[in-house]
Amino acid sequence: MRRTQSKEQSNRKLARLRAQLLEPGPGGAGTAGTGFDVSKSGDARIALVGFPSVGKSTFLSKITKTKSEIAAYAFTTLTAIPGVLEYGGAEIQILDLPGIIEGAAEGKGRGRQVISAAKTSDLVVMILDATKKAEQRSQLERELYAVGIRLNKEPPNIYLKPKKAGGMKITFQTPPKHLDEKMLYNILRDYKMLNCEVLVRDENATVDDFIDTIMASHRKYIKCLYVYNKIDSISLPHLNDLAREAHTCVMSCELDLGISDVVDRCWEELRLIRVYTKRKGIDPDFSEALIVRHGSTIEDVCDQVHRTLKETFKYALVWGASARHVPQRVGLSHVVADEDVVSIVAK
Ligand SMILES: Nc1nc2c(ncn2[C@@H]2O[C@H](COP(=O)(O)OP(=O)(O)OP(=O)(O)O)[C@@H](O)[C@H]2O)c(=O)[nH]1
Ligand SMILES: [K+]
Ligand SMILES: [Mg+2]
Repeated sequence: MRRTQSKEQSNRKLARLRAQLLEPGPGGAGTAGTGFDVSKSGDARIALVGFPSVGKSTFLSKITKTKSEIAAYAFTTLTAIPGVLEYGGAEIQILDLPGIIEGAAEGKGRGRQVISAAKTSDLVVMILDATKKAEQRSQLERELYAVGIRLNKEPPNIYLKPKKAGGMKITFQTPPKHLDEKMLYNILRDYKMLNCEVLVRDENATVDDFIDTIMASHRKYIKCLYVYNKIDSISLPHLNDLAREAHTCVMSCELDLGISDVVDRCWEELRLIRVYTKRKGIDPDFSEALIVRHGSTIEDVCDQVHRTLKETFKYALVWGASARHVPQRVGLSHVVADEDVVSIVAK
């Protein structure tokens, strides 16, 4: 008797939580843009974003040791569930998130919170259901766009500097295709930027690009990998069409198809670099990599090893893709490549 009651209670609690995901709660729509309370860990963070029941939790459970609840009904996942993906010595945090629905950006459900969590990631993996209609992708993109997330896009090539006085000074480096001086004056006036200097370097820049430049502190440029799950349930021609889309992978968590390809693609998109350090006369330790961002130099590698290492730095020896010959003797500004072996020689 007691057990039934408590089960009923917990069912009620779950029902309440699910309702909160769909409707704005007290304090509602305007608030709660702060994401979930999961601290960042590892070398990078990937957010799994998608409509309910596309297989986000199934995917997390496949690629990490974390088990996130999986079920056929919508809103099985009620909060952010972190897992760790180990890849060639790197640790990547994977955030399984509740499903989002249309209107999420305006605060419908916990949509805002989910999207805020996505905004903190280094890569958005958008999980899509291959059996659902094509609009799902643009619907989700619209939700992320509305909160300032720009997917697979570089920041606009427009220089904007606020000034104390002197009015607006607008210059186009090349004749613009979609803008003119009057338009920019009007937009700047709307945003109360009456004194500033503007240089538009990109002839293809649009009004949206210009507004993104003004709003730069509220914009986040993040890479996105689109992953169609459930390909076990679609026709081969349809599968071929999906697989050909840009920035796209296909998989079936159910049949264990394509999962490792998705993981490899995630790694490529993150553009992290593994550097193995080597002491003189000893073989490098390939079980422990230093992880640095794309474009990092020997100086960044030194900083990862120890805060003060570069003060005693004399030169480094590099073996691997970034070396012109092996080993190449290099200075602090040498740019490293994935899987380089580096030996740092101190004074
Ligand atoms: N046919 C098929 N079903 C799958 C596949 N992957 C997951 N599913 C099923 O899809 C349903 C939803 O999976 P979940 O992992 O709970 O989906 P989710 O995106 O985490 O859902 P929410 O947390 O509710 O947003 C479950 O019944 C899974 O068994 C797949 O590759 N093929
Ligand atoms: K589900
Ligand atoms: Mg889930």
